Amino acid sequence: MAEAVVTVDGWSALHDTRQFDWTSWKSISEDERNKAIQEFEELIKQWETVEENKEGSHSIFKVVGNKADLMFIFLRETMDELEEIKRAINKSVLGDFLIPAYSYVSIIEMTMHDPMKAGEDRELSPYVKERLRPIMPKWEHACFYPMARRREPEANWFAIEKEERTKLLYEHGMTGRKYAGKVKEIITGSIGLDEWEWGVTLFAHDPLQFKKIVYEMRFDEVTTKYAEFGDFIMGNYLAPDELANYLAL
Ligand code: VOV
Repeated sequence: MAEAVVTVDGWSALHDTRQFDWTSWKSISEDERNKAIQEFEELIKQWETVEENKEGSHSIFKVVGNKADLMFIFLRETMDELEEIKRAINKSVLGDFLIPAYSYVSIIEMTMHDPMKAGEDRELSPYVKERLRPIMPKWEHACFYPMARRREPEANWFAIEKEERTKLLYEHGMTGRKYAGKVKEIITGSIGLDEWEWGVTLFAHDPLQFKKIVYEMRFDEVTTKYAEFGDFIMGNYLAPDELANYLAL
């Protein structure tokens, strides 16, 4: 009988996308806008302190398509902290203009038996610790989408043997390794937390690499046979000192 693979789990993740209410933003005075920006910059400074202390990580992206205007990604030790962050954003003056569009809640996960490093105790490895509590790279672009594994009678991921899943994920990992230095990934598990089963967050200097890796992986058996994809959301990194410029009219 197929058995579950034990996972090691790290920081909790919140992907929070917002539409920006430009119409209302234009209707307030420049002074009010400046105050709102300054207040939000203070909030960002608090998140930066958390990141410097390696107690969490955050990044903000300018969304390219019309699914949202901004995508915030937060990684924290607890779900309480993630909820507090959301509340702090909503209570801020700028929060009045940040209309919720979509969110995704998940927890960073790795499977215990790394197909690529079989035999090692992954929990002790500093590499694994860093992957479970990663500081997000401040690369120019990010792409997020949720995924699930298929459960059709002829292709049921949850019914096949563990060894087969290990083999398929090993092949997947080999494809991923070709993109070392070009694409960084954070895999979060969302079973029991959100609608899909995994969240995939990719970072790249060149967005073309998202298209290349996702296309190449479509030919890996684990994807061809067992993957279902949700909506993709792509954004360009917004550095904290760019916020005022982004909001300038
Ligand atoms: C940047 C490249 C890259 C690399 C190196 C990489 C490697 C690995 C390894 C070694 C492992 C398995 C063990 C573990 O550590 O958990 C995974 C796991 C996973 N991946 Fe991946 N992946 C990448 C990239 C990468 C992409 C681009 C995608 C989405 C496209 C696709 O078509 O799926 C993806 C998906 C996943 C998922 C959904 C899981 C969880 C699967 C599950 O069913 O449990 N992933 N991934």
